[in-house]
Amino acid sequence: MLFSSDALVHIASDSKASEKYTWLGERLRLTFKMMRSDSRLIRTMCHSHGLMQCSSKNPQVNVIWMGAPVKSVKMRELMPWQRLNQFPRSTELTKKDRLYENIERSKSIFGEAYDFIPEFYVTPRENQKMEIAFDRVLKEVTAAGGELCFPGEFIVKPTNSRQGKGIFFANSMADIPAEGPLLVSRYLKDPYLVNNHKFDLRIYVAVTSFYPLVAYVYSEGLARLASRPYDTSASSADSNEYVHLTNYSINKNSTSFVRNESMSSEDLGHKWTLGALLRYVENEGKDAKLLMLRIEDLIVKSLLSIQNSVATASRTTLRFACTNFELFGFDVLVDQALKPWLLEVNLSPSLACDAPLDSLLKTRLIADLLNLACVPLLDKKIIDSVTPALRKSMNASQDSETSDPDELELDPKCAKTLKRRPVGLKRSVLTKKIVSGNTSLIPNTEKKFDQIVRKVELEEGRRGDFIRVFPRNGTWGMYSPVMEDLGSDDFDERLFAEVITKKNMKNSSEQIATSSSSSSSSHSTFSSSAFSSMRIEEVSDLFHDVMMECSKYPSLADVPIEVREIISPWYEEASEYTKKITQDGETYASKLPTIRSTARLRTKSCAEFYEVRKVQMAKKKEAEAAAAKENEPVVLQAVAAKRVV
Ligand SMILES: Nc1ncnc2c1ncn2[C@@H]1O[C@H](COP(=O)(O)OP(=O)(O)OP(=O)(O)O)[C@@H](O)[C@H]1O
Repeated sequence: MLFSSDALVHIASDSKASEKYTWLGERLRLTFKMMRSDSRLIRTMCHSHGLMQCSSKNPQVNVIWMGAPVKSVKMRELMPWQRLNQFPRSTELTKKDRLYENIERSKSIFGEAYDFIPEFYVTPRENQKMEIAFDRVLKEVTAAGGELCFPGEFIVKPTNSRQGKGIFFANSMADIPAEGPLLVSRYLKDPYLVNNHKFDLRIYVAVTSFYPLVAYVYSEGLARLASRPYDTSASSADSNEYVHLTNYSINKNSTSFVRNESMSSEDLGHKWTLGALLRYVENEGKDAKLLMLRIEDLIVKSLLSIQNSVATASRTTLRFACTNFELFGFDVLVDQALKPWLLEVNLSPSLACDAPLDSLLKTRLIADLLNLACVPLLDKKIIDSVTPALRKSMNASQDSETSDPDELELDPKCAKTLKRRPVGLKRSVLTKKIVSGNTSLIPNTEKKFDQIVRKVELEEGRRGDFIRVFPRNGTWGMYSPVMEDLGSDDFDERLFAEVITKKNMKNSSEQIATSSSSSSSSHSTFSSSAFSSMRIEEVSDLFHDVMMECSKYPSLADVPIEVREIISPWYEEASEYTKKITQDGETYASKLPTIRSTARLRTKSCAEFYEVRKVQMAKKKEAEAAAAKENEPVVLQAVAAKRVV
């Protein structure tokens, strides 16, 4: 299935243009469901492509969108044609304390290559260590003749809260409450400023496989600016939160907050596009593309730090390859030296579209993400007829490692249904696999790997504005020294060989064939002349030094030639991040469209659920209105009394 943000332009009207996008989903009766999420964008995108919404209890569904962690028993039930926006144990990345602990663990194994999170402690279990840290910081500051930073040397966050809730600052143990868990991290007091305002970046990252790791960074993102100028002097009269926190959810309440209501400008107010921010950085004479390479590097390393956990969980939880994908929101703070620091990773990054820029960016993001997920085009009739055999096979494989496909009882209607050719799938493939029963229905590890290789190749043509950051030219050489050994499968190395080395070999033999005089490609993996004098491990060490030491290597020109040769193609690709997302003269919708009622396809149970909810909402509104009416005279009296005073 191919998703397009253009589909949203037509979904409000009952026109031929809207049918162009909806007919296929409707014909194949594709479905989606949303659990613990009510994202309007996801719903609009699916309805715009003719997908029918079904209730959260319905197991026969094509796309499942979860807004909270999914239990592993539910993941075990996934069918090969289903797509779920989550991997098992990805909370290792999205729970603040677990993220920091995982990266710290990698740092203890691989050293400074993982130096991109601020020093941190988790209360109450690290209270002792934290007390020592408070004393150390005080001594350091007084020895340097300075004063403790205002509003605090440490920033404290509840480990499971969001949107800046419950954040405060601390300078000593007395500031830390007994109840936890809290993440206490060193406050990065020298942020890079934009027009004297602090900002952080929201970078969208899609993962389509954890082992082997396949990760993409979206070329469009957001920069969120604090609504008041940055100031670390205690005399500042400004409210701390509007100066030191950059969350949109907090700053939108500030009287100084300026909304970007314009589509003509990407750098207006306190929410900019990533591209606008990078162009600002470039105008200041800094290397914004190298900054993006460093951000890509910290993203890859964060994912690698949890690869072992996710791979272990996936082995027992996921029966089929390619059923899962995930979108993460990485929050990154950039300091004066242009070093990016990872603050946190969001499990379900906000898809709210409350400004025109959000609508434009996020609709494209979700269309591209669903394209990466590669939702198969299978008729519901085929799914219904194949499901019993597959379920049986799944239950059988639970009892024994190798299921015997010959013992499978196939639905007698199955063969008949398969005569109808499903769109996008060759009949011969289905017949061979399911009707003849001579192939196991549950793929073994090797088959799963082959399927992943095929899907990664397919993703190349479907990635839209996503940039694949792992694997790509040079990544195996650079990252294998800082990757954990995940066993004898060697999937990461083999995937690299399949999709990068083979492609390079094919390209170079084509080049030789077409032009004998052509010079050797700078994109080739290890063909660089620089490697003759340096071992690949040494180049890798140097690469990680370049990624971490921003003052030492402020621009590409300062990067040693051995590393520069490897990262030059990545650097070129990073131009994608700096481009404008709007085009002069184009008009863009300022908000999401209202889906016309005939396109709001819902199963009966789902429609009933929404009916009940509508009544509940109406009742709630009535109750609120009644309560407001009751309070009205009191408020008016209070206002009147104030006026008199
Ligand atoms: N170590 C730090 N140094 C400097 N500023 C920080 C630090 N940690 C957090 N901040 C600031 O506080 C804000 C909120 O932090 P964080 O994103 O970790 O919290 P959150 O409540 O989970 O927010 P979100 O809504 O993104 O989930 C950040 O956007 C950043 O501006």
